[in-house]
Amino acid sequence: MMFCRGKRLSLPLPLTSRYCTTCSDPPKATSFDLGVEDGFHKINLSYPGLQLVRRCPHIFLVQNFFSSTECQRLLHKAAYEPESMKPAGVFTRDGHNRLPVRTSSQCICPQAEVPALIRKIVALPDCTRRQLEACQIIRYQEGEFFKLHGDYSTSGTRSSAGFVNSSRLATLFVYLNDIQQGGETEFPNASPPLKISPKQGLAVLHFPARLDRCSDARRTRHQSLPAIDEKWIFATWLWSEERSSDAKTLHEIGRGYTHVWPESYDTLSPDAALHLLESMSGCRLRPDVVSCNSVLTSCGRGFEWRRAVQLLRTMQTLEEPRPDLVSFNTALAAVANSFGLRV
Ligand SMILES: O=C(O)CCC(=O)C(=O)O
Ligand SMILES: [Fe+2]
Repeated sequence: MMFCRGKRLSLPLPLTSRYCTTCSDPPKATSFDLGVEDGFHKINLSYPGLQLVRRCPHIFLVQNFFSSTECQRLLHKAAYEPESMKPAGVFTRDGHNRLPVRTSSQCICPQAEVPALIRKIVALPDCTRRQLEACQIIRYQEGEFFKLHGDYSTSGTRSSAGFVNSSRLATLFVYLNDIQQGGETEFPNASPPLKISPKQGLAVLHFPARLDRCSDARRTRHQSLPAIDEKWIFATWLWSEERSSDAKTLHEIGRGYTHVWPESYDTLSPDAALHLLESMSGCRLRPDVVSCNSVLTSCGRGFEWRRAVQLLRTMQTLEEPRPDLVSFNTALAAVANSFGLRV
């Protein structure tokens, strides 16, 4: 198979089927150009600490991709709003998990709230922020799992993640805590099979599809084995085309997936952001707290503190979306920014 004949990569791969996280001399990716050679998304091979642990299919690790402080902050964030953790899976109307493929819970982590992490992420697969699917913080409690699956997904003209005519090309997840037992990520079809023990800050990158959007599901199929210790990860997926932030397109996609929007907030003027918020309502898309917080941020950047405070007041009078801690902090920062103060 052409993909496996990458002869230019000279460094050895680990001989054991289980990757040794204490290995003192891990293999490093060198001049092998994944994108050009194999038709997969190109990545930044000079990324500090990048290790190629499997060639067939390509699986990369980066130790300490997130610092322990960054991991702690994400864990704290999820713990602070436990009600935002939603069970993963496909549910029937009566709340039963129709396809018990996964039993974890997750919450969305808006890009706007983790700008430093997003900068790190886009530097690794060398992509734009808008190619990233909404980031998730995922929790596996004891016994929870994610059965064997491929991450390949193609939107056609509609995608719940906000992408139009796009496909997932890469998956990046980062373990947020150290695990003593259970919860390993397993790639049974990798050659040789790979089992990764979660380690705080360790990033795992793989490629569920080629640039021509053909799935590589057979080789990249993977699973999270049942957790024994509680396991937390941060995950995002790279798509071939940027996601849409256009209200009309979002309307066509349907069902108020407003978390797809915030990535564009910092490039929008307060006028444009408020206009987008209004047009969402016009399209019967219900803005959520993340959309509103994004507009508050735009107002702050545009020194429009009055509009920020007005929006916050409006949110306080609504049943939905209720302002959260981020709303208040963002409005406060908007006022401070307008007067040249620091909060
Ligand atoms: O939790 C893991 O180890 C894998 C997660 C995963 O496969 C996914 O979120 O798509
Ligand atoms: Fe996956």
